[in-house]
Amino acid sequence: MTEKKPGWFSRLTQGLSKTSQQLTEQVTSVFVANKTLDAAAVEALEDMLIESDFGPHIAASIAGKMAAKKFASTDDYAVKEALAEAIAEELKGREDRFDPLSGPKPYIVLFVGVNGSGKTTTLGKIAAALTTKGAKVLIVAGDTFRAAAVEQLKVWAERAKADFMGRKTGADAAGLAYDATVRAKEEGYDVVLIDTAGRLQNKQQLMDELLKIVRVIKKVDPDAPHETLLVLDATVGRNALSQEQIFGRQAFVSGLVMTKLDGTARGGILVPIAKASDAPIKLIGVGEDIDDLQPFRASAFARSMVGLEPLGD
Ligand SMILES: Nc1nc2c(ncn2[C@@H]2O[C@H](COP(=O)(O)OP(=O)(O)OP(=O)(O)O)[C@@H](O)[C@H]2O)c(=O)[nH]1
Repeated sequence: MTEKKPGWFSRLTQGLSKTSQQLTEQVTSVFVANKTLDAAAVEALEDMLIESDFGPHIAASIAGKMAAKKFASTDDYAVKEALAEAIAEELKGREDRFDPLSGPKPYIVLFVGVNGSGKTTTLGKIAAALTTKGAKVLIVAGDTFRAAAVEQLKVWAERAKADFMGRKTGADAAGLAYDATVRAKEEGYDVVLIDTAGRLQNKQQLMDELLKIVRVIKKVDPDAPHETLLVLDATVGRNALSQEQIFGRQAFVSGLVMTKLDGTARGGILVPIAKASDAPIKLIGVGEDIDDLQPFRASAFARSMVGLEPLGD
């Protein structure tokens, strides 16, 4: 959400430092000056990429591109730049902007994802960024099953100076989403941010509940929700990939948010998820601060992943 400003780049590079340390320390050591890689070196490179959770296909693709290159010296910078380019190529077309203030009003955003993925925090950070810009924001506590989730969201609403709507524990989440959408229309809200449950008795019930929420919102505004963000936690590695498949299969997800990239040395996981998903990546979380929720830009991300400062754009 944060606009580009001094420090934006370094937060990203800092946030991805666990991944870049693990990745580049090893990768640069594979290359020999003025020589392309031999088969054993390519395999070693593939293994390093797999260790960072790029997955076997993407690791092979990146290693293949790197194998064809000769570097005049094993100068770290040139190798890192080439690696960043290869990573960015994998992410081509997989980025998109999240810009609720340029859409219709009220702009309805649904947050989905399993508990603990960073849904509530992401919603709170977005609310804060929007109210700072002068937007009138309504936060809706659609995870009506857990009192703690409602309380956490209320705190975020106060902090962000956004309005808040919740119900008692066990209340119908779809009914709440409906009332919130009606209220937002009547009272001229710019953006409505709706949290949802991350866990019910079983997956089917969870999906049914989400689909019901979408259905009732459409009764008020057929074009809504304007955005459904699936929040995924990078630290759970390959599990995030299966979560994307479970939620993504329902086809109502319009964008992905990958959180906690600062908490893992295996940030490569974003790449197979981006490639597997029908929805683009819109935001990434690289820390706990409000400024650590950033728009996803493939090139900046790829450079930070190898420890280079992103280029200006
Ligand atoms: N380091 C780091 N922590 C994050 C990031 N995003 C979220 N968190 C933390 O992850 C934890 C879980 O986030 P929540 O927002 O509570 O997750 P949730 O998906 O809403 O989970 P429930 O509230 O349990 O449903 C919190 O301690 C957040 O501060 C991030 O990008 N980096």
